[in-house]
Amino acid sequence: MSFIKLSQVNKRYPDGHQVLSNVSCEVAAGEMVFLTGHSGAGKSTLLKLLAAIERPTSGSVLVGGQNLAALKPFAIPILRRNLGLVFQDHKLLFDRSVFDNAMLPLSIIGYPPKEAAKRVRAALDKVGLLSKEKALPITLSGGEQQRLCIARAVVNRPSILLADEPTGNLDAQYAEDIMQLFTTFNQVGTTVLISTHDEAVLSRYANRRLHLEQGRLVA
Ligand SMILES: Nc1ncnc2c1ncn2[C@@H]1O[C@H](COP(=O)(O)OP(=O)(O)OP(=O)(O)O)[C@@H](O)[C@H]1O
Repeated sequence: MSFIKLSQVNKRYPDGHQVLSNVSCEVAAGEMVFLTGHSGAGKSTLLKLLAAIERPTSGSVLVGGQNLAALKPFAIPILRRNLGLVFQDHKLLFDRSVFDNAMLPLSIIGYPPKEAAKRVRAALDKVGLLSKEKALPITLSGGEQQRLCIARAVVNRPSILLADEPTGNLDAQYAEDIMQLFTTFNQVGTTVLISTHDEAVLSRYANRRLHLEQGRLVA
């Protein structure tokens, strides 16, 4: 049940700012879709609604069959186990190694340590960071930190991956590597929603786009 469905979603922040207006859309299970739009169009806000970081003012937000508008606080961690989040404020733990950072989602759910270590190494290998597992994040380049965030997001094999500008500030080669990674996850069945205004990425990938303009979805 890894589909996403928004119905007539409005989001107004407490300061009165109306950021999303009557947004309805669907992303099918197993699809990879881009979320595009100008700066301030509401892309991050939409992704935050899907991760239950923010709540809609009205409308329904279905993720994997659950309506997040009505989600009780205790259910949020259960929802997030199914989600891989690559957000801009990636919040790596700078006093912990690359390995420990990638392990975090599995530690939280009490995953058996031996099996967890295998998964962490597999994820680090996928993003090309296995040789740096003992390093501290501060010693990594921006692109490597971004790739570590992706390893951490996929280590618990989420059925839905949400990425907010994952290639922002990266050079073209890193950006391409990251897009290839998302494509690989999508090919094994993960539903992927990526917000981007990276023209280089958009010109190379023909995936469906959801385009926001001033908080409204336009075709
Ligand atoms: N917590 C908040 N309180 C009030 N306004 C907010 C809050 N978060 C975002 N906004 C406003 O909502 C609008 C949409 O922001 P959002 O971050 O969703 O846009 P975006 O399309 O992701 O932009 P960008 O591409 O620049 O990241 C902006 O005008 C922003 O200032």
